[in-house]
Amino acid sequence: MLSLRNVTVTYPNGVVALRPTTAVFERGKFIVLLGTSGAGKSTLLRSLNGLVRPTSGEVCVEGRGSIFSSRAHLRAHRRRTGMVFQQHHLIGRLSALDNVLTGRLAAHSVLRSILPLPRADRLLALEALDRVGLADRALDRADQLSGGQQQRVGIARAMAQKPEIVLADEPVASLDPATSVKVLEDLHRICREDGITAIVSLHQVDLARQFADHIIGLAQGRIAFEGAPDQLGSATLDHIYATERKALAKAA
Ligand SMILES: Nc1ncnc2c1ncn2[C@@H]1O[C@H](COP(=O)(O)OP(=O)(O)OP(=O)(O)O)[C@@H](O)[C@H]1O
Repeated sequence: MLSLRNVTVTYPNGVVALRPTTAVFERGKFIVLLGTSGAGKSTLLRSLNGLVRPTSGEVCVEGRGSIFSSRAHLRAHRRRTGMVFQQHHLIGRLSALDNVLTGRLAAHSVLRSILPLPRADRLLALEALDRVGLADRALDRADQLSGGQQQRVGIARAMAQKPEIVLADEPVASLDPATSVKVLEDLHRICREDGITAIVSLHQVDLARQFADHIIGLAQGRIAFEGAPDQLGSATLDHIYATERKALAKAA
């Protein structure tokens, strides 16, 4: 179980991205963060693996305490936490397999990772590609794959890390609706099968309803809703998306 305790984030330019936020992310659940652009979803996600350092408050793992208690602790937490990004962050000229193998680098010492990775790592990477239906494209260059396939490689790379937690920051924002569903189905199935806790930010309410065990709605750096998908009513959605509606109305 991962938790935020009274976490706030103020960026150096003075923007308050997260106001005092307390939340618990239950082990093995698929948790979706909803909210308009600028609501604080990325900031919250990134504070969960220390890519953003909270200005105050704690990020804790059950039985292990604060992820910031020491450098070694933070490194170990990051090894156990896979990330999936909106723009995949793949290296286009490398094969799908080599991109997935980069997910294994953190498991080795810096010195060891300069050498070719062991056969066991290659097998693990191939298995990760197989789980997203791309074993037959393993040797293709990443930039020759479609957007949906590239995002699957991104998922396979996170899975090759053998994570306990996966943080996915708008993983389907650049994909068409049908591909978005298929990519989320893969992510959801693998997390379920492996008991991985997934925390996924999305813009699409229908996808959140379809996949989430638990939804957290953010508005202006605060949690505006927390609950099961069937508790997310239209009044709550109005509240979460009020800022965006106001901005659209102003622009019209
Ligand atoms: N590195 C940064 N430095 C300064 N301000 C930032 C930084 N990153 C984000 N912000 C600001 O913090 C607020 C929250 O941003 P954040 O990216 O967390 O929101 P979001 O909900 O993920 O938005 P989006 O859906 O557009 O990605 C915004 O006002 C944003 O401009």
